[in-house]
Amino acid sequence: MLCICRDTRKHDQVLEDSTYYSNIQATEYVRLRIGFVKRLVRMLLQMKMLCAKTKIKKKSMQERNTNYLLLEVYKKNIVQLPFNMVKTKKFILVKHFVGEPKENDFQLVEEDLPALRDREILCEAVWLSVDPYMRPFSNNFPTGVTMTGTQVAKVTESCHPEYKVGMHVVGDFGWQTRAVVNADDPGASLWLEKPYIIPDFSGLPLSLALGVLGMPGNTAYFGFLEICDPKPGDVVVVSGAAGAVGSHVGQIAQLKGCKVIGFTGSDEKVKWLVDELRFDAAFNYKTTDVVEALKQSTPEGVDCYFDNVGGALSSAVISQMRFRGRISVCGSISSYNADISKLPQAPDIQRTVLRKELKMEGFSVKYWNDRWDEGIKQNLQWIKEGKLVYRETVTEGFENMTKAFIGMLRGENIGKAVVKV
Ligand SMILES: NC(=O)C1=CN([C@@H]2O[C@H](COP(=O)(O)OP(=O)(O)OC[C@H]3O[C@@H](n4cnc5c(N)ncnc54)[C@H](OP(=O)(O)O)[C@@H]3O)[C@@H](O)[C@H]2O)C=CC1
Ligand SMILES: C/C=C/C(C)=O
Repeated sequence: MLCICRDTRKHDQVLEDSTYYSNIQATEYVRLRIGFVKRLVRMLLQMKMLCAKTKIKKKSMQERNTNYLLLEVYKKNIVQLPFNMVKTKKFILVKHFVGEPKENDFQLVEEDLPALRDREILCEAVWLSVDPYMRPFSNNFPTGVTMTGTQVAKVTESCHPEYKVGMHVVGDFGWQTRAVVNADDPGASLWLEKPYIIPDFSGLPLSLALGVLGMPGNTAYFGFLEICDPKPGDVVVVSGAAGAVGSHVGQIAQLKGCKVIGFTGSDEKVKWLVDELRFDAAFNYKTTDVVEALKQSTPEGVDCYFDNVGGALSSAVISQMRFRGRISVCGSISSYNADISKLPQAPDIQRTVLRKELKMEGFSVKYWNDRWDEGIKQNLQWIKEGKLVYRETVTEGFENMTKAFIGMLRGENIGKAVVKV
């Protein structure tokens, strides 16, 4: 068992613990000792600084000046020490969103991280995700907290036997570059019980753990197959069709022998869906008469609707459903910026649902957390076989998290929106 800790107390405790100690390799032991010495030096400098401060208060003007100078030297030394405390950059949610999220709803701050305690790991963000759920979910948190979100991170220190230094994990560590995380805390993962150790992706990029080989991929896999229960020949309509989940659902539907129609928000996205993903048809819902487009492209009616957006587009699709059709309610992004204090309205939909005996089921991907690996494995297999194509929209730089998030909500992404730290 390997444990590298920055906390002196923990370090001594670990060394006394024979199960840990017996397995600590010599190099790691030396690293622990070096860490201990570094902390001692730091403490010594801090004590000297304190002495200098006290003397300034007591001595003559000349001695005071000397001590002021000394103080500056100590301060400078501490700042320049290579073993300073580990820092993180993070985005704080300073205002709850009203309508579309804005840059000034966030504040970028820098903070020192505490030393590790038992069961904790230090994680360094490599890729961060921006997802639609962040818009509605963040209103449930108080302001002043780190903005919620998952990331692919490298474990750089560990006091947890299951999480080794060098591993990559997916966790809900928020919008920050580094995090000290108790890996047993259920809050460390939004969808699973603990941070997910990324399996072998056969050389594919680790960012996929936030997309096609992660939560959105599993949303498509389980949310479509389990709720829509597609049969060969079924007509499937997908809204939000060029996004992370939608583009994946459309391809699974094709693999199951269905006819696939997509709705999305730009001509460029329509072209991608038809030319590269081989959708049977796709439409720009912003410039097309959706009711007419459905009549033309699905004269036989719709068997399965994978709904990512809700609103008027969904009213049109549901009206076109066939008897005993299935609707998987995955998301309703068209209303995420709406005023949530108003009671949601369900004006006419029941009449159609009743008359056509439709099944309409909402879900959270978390429901299938006990089958998580099944989804990841199947999606990986499909990618390797060339049956599943993915695309990412990458924003460079942690400082651009807010731009990536706002841009994704506006539809600037094709496929999964991610941020490279
Ligand atoms: N139930 C669950 O467990 C999960 C649900 N979801 C939901 O799935 C949906 C898709 O998520 P994801 O694939 O990650 O995100 P996407 O990659 O699809 O990105 C969001 C997209 O939403 C579209 N959009 C934005 N505003 C509107 C609008 N007013 N009307 C229609 N479309 C709009 C934009 O594309 P365009 O250019 O086409 O407008 C934008 O690119 C979301 O609703 C999300 O909340 C996601 C994961 C899990
Ligand atoms: C679990 C994710 C939910 C939404 C609404 O995106």
